[in-house]
Amino acid sequence: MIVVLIGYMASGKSTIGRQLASKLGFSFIDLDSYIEEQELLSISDIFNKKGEIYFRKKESEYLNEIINGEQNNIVLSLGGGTPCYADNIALLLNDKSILTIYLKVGLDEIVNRLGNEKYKRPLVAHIETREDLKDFIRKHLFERSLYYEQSNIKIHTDHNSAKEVVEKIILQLY
Ligand SMILES: Nc1ncnc2c1ncn2[C@@H]1O[C@H](COP(=O)(O)OP(=O)(O)O)[C@@H](O)[C@H]1O
Ligand SMILES: O=C(O)C1=C[C@@H](OP(=O)(O)O)[C@@H](O)[C@H](O)C1
Ligand SMILES: [Mg+2]
Repeated sequence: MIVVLIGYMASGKSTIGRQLASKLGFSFIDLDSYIEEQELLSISDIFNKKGEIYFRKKESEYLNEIINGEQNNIVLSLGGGTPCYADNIALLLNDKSILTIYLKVGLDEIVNRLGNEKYKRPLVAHIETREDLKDFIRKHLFERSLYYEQSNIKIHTDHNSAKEVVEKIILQLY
């Protein structure tokens, strides 16, 4: 079984994925970290040096590689854009051994979290004011929700710590 965490930037996919894998006794793969290891570049450097189109191509190739690989019992945390490009969402939804989980976070909470960690994320690193950041995220989240909402399970995470979110997911699994 592969449990796949989906959601907007800063929704907690990487943090919660690691904790969930440890609780379930599964392996943990963070797709962004996997890409960085394979490409020997940080995500920001891939965007800046090779461009977003190159990143999206590699993101889809490595997603396929992980899903079609030998390894079983994985928690896989995607990047925020992964389900929205190529045929990635169809790939995930058509595979019966994959369970997709959408970590839902409200606009204000995303703005708060991303405001502190913009530099890590090339799509928002250049946005200067909190107002502009909020406007960007409002529109971007609206467009992307169409993909995220197709997930098998949706978890509201706004008022929960990462640990509580892990517990909520486990309750849905058993
Ligand atoms: N449930 C939560 N409550 C508060 N902060 C959280 C929660 N989950 C994650 N965070 C924080 O939000 C930031 C982004 O988390 P991260 O796991 O990198 O998200 P993603 O991988 O979805 O971009 C981190 O600073 C993390 O500690
Ligand atoms: O939303 C996106 O398109 C992206 C999200 C990032 O991952 P996180 O969602 O883990 O920040 C990373 O894949 C890249 O910066 C692009
Ligand atoms: Mg992440």
